[in-house]
Amino acid sequence: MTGTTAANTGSTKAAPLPLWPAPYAKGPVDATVTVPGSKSLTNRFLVLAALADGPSRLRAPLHSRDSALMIQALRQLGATVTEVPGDGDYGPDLEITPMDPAAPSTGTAIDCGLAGTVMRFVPPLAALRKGTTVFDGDPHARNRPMGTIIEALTALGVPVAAEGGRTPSALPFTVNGTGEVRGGHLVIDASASSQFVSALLLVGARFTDGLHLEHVGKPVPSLDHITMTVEVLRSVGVNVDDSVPNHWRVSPGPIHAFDQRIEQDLSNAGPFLAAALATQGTVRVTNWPAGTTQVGDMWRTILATMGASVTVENGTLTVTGGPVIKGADFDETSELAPTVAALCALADGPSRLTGIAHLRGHETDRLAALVAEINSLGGDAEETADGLVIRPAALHAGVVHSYADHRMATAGAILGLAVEGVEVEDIATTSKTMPEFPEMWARMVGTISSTDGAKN
Ligand SMILES: O=C(O)C1=C[C@@H](OP(=O)(O)O)[C@@H](O)[C@H](O)C1
Ligand SMILES: C=C(OP(=O)(O)O)C(=O)O
Repeated sequence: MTGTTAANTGSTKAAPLPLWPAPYAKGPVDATVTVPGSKSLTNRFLVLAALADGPSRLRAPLHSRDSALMIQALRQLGATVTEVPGDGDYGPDLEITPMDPAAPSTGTAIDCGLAGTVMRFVPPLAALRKGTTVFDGDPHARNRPMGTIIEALTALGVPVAAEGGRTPSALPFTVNGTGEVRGGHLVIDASASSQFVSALLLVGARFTDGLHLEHVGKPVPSLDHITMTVEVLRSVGVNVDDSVPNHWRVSPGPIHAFDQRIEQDLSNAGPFLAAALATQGTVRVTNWPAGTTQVGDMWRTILATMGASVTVENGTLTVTGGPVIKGADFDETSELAPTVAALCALADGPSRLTGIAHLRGHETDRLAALVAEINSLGGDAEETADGLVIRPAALHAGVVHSYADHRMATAGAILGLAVEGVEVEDIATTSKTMPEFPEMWARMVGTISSTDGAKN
């Protein structure tokens, strides 16, 4: 498990983490980037492969800490996951044979790391197996919202206990799998994370009576991620009715084995595209999907609103930064928000980000972390009830802490492109979803022509 800063855990002083001198751009970047596979798609298809009616193959999947944790968890639950040669630059493909729910297990201990997809998607799988499965993760994982999954499993007749038999509200806990879940109508409050809905929909077809999931409470965030879950389920033959808002009906039935190519991670394309704005340069991302459920497709509108020219031609997205970054208002940017906030801190006018209160339950409290780190560089950022206000200010050199959060680290890298002397703490934390980040970033900055001259 990786280290976290004291700010993350509220604990006593942690060992100092290495500082990475963020490359400063002395001119415009001019780069073409190919990003690794989508975390959200890889981990959804891995879960479905473990439940499928035969062996499946994932082509060009993500290889990162979050996918490795998912693979390890599925193996512990009895699935077989084997790396086989891939056909491109994305590393090995994966072949998966499903888990056997009938095979009992006792005391399997699953490490969720800091991966929301593992801590939310895997406990319902453990519920389908007979036996006990213990879940824990990184220190900060214990602060992430989990109560809804625990209550949902309990309501489904699957006991979940903490040490000493207490009822838990967070990690760590033990799922006492029954080997069979009846399902039916289940009411949850998914206002803290869309992953609660996705987690239950992914397994719903394997419940005896299927699942009618109903959300009651404040709005569910990150709805694009639920649309992704529904589309992925339909692609493997599961019948899902999402025609009524806040209700999802999954019919019981088989999950068909599949052979699936994973789209690249459009959220992780974000920091590279942001570099075009931060340096008034051009960044192209190849293989941009013509249609996708990934929230990262929003980059096309977000970056255009901030003054960039954005085109998609022959599957390549090209972003060219304008003379200034325009401040703007954005609602519900979900996991894109840290990258957007970094650009807002470099903008020439004020920006307001709304609809992201739930970011307080992400890898760290992202609203507090973004305000602290932008302001420590001389910026002017303020937390609101459901987001951030960021006003223009001259930034200076300093350290950006990453709080074990890959998107805080990449936000620091964006700031460092435009502000000389920025150091990012623990850049290796980008391995959560993109271990190649430091190398890819250096390659992108390396495209700056030596004749571009110094920026003002
Ligand atoms: O299901 C998914 O793959 C995700 C859903 C979202 O979670 P929240 O709804 O908690 O924001 C998103 O932020 C996260 O990065 C990935
Ligand atoms: C919120 C995120 O991750 P997780 O899947 O751990 O929730 C994220 O990647 O921005």
